[in-house]
Amino acid sequence: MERLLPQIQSPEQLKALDKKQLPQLARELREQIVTTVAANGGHLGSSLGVVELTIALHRVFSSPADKILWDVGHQAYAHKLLTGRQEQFPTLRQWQGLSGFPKRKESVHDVFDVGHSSTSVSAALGMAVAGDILGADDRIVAVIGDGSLTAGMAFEALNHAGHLKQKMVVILNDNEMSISRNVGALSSFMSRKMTSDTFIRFKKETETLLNYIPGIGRDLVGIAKRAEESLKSFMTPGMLFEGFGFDYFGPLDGHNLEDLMETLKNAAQIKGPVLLHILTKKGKGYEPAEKNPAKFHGIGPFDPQTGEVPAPAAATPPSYTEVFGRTLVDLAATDQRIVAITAAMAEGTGLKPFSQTYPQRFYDVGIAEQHAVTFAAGLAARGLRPVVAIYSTFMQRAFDQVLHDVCLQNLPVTLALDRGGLVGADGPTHHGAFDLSFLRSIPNLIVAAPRDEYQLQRLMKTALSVDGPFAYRYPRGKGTGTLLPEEIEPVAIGQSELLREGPDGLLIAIGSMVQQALAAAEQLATEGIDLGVLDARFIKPLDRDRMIALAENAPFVMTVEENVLQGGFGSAVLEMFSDVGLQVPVIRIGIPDRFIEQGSQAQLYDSLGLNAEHMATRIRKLVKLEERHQSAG
Ligand SMILES: Cc1ncc(C[n+]2csc(CCOP(=O)(O)OP(=O)(O)O)c2C)c(N)n1
Ligand SMILES: CC(=O)[C@@H](O)[C@H](O)COP(=O)(O)O
Ligand SMILES: [Mg+2]
Repeated sequence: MERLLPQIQSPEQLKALDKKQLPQLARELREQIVTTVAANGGHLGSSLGVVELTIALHRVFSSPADKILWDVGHQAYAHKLLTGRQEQFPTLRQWQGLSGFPKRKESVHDVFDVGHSSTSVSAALGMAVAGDILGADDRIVAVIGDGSLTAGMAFEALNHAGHLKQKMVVILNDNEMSISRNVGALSSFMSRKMTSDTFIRFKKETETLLNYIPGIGRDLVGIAKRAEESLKSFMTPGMLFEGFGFDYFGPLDGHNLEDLMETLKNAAQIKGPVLLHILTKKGKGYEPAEKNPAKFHGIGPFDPQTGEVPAPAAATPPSYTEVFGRTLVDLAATDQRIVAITAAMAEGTGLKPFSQTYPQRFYDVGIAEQHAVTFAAGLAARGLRPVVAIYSTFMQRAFDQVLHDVCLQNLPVTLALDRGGLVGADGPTHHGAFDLSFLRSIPNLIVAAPRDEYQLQRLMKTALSVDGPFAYRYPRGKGTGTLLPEEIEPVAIGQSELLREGPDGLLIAIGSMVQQALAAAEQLATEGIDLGVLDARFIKPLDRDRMIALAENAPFVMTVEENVLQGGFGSAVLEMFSDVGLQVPVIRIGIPDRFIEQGSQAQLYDSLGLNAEHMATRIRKLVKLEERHQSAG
């Protein structure tokens, strides 16, 4: 049979297909998505789940004049394939390849850059309002998942759109899944289907209640209670959205193309805000992903025939995430005050074992980073020791909660920031490049970063012993394979560790970059350049006296961090030297003042000079310059 997908290079060509050809196109889209994600890794289940929706949207609406906004954007692979990007699709998520998320600079069909969740309704509303102001005759559609709907920002936008009575279409893609099973009262409410059972019960109970009415003196409280319960079971998701001022359609089978197209056509005619609620299956059409949607939410390369991920080499060290998760379980065994919190990332943050060992002390709050932090503040205010594990990039959302609700009151909340630094293929939306800068600006907060897994354990234990807020950040990926002793020794607050002594220059590094600095120093030692290497361990407070003493005798200081240079660790060191009037040449190595694209972590480090080889090259030049100065003098 002739393949259809290669013939569709634009939404216009999709519109020209016969309706009967669409199921075949859906199959081909799924095959292409599975093949590419199996090779490159990526977000599989969500994209497979919206194949029919994507076809229907591009048949009914006219992108790019009409604007389609994808929430998070991890489900937009079929959209990319139908909007002229088939040729580049094999480069998905690779260095200089197609982004895994919608990107305005990639295509006119990608109308809003995204990667963090729950922004689609706000952005769509802005675009719809702008369209009115500009007199544009276009239609705006936001597609948001049930997981992303749990974030406050989505409700802020619904509230505003309903108030404005703004013409726009919001599609709620309900697969009852976030990364893992969706959680929360809203999710339970949404999944309550209007079954015929509900109707029958409602009818029966109403009749019974009516029978009671002539008999004055019966149990009125009981009657009222039963009436309320009947009403509650009669409440539907539609009522919720209608309460927000939206016209509600659904729930609708999101894999039924005919129904989808018909309903979308009708929805597009309505003058005010419309919410179309569709039910889909995450991973649809690829059995391993249907069976295990959490595993196939975001996955590395795998065998497309079996869905199996290649086993890691036997000697592969555990990831920082795994060490964090396991250590928290151990620490919680002897400290009943420990409570763990995740914002819809139990797997990603390594908290799954904790949730299984201590279900009563574990909270998945949904995609609600701001709430997670203030919830932790509440727990801490009553004497508990909450540990909030959030990816560095998503913690950006909760800056004010960290500042206002935790640090202002000096509450003992531990902030565990996973994915600190460059994360790789997810790219600029997800790099944890800013945390050291924004956290170090907050009073009372201790900020640290470990150089290896054992140092992470030490910081974890230390954080729980401090009577105030404490943040540590650690990178994505494997640890160094360092030995993890039985007994974890805490660290003195603000204490650095001198790993190497040498008169020719001083490297002060933090977190993941300590290993690179050490490797550079060791390489240079073989060439007769003898450097000191200090693991700062803390960004705040800095180990002031030791750093000053070492720097006073060094021909130069090089600071190294996997964080933006603006306001980061190197800046902190410079400020301190300046405050005491210490004059020493300081070279800062870190992430430059621009958004960093996707690629493997190794490619990114290399491109930014954040590895031992590049550091060694810079130091060689510096030392030669220094020698030239000396001989000239
Ligand atoms: C602010 C923020 N927090 C967390 C995430 C991580 N994340 C990406 S997708 C996802 C689940 C989204 O669920 P849903 O919107 O229902 O989409 P589905 O994957 O089910 O299609 C989460 C938690 C994120 N991208 N942004
Ligand atoms: C889309 C999204 O935000 C998450 O799925 C994220 O991509 C997970 O990243 P990790 O693969 O680092 O857990
Ligand atoms: Mg979902």
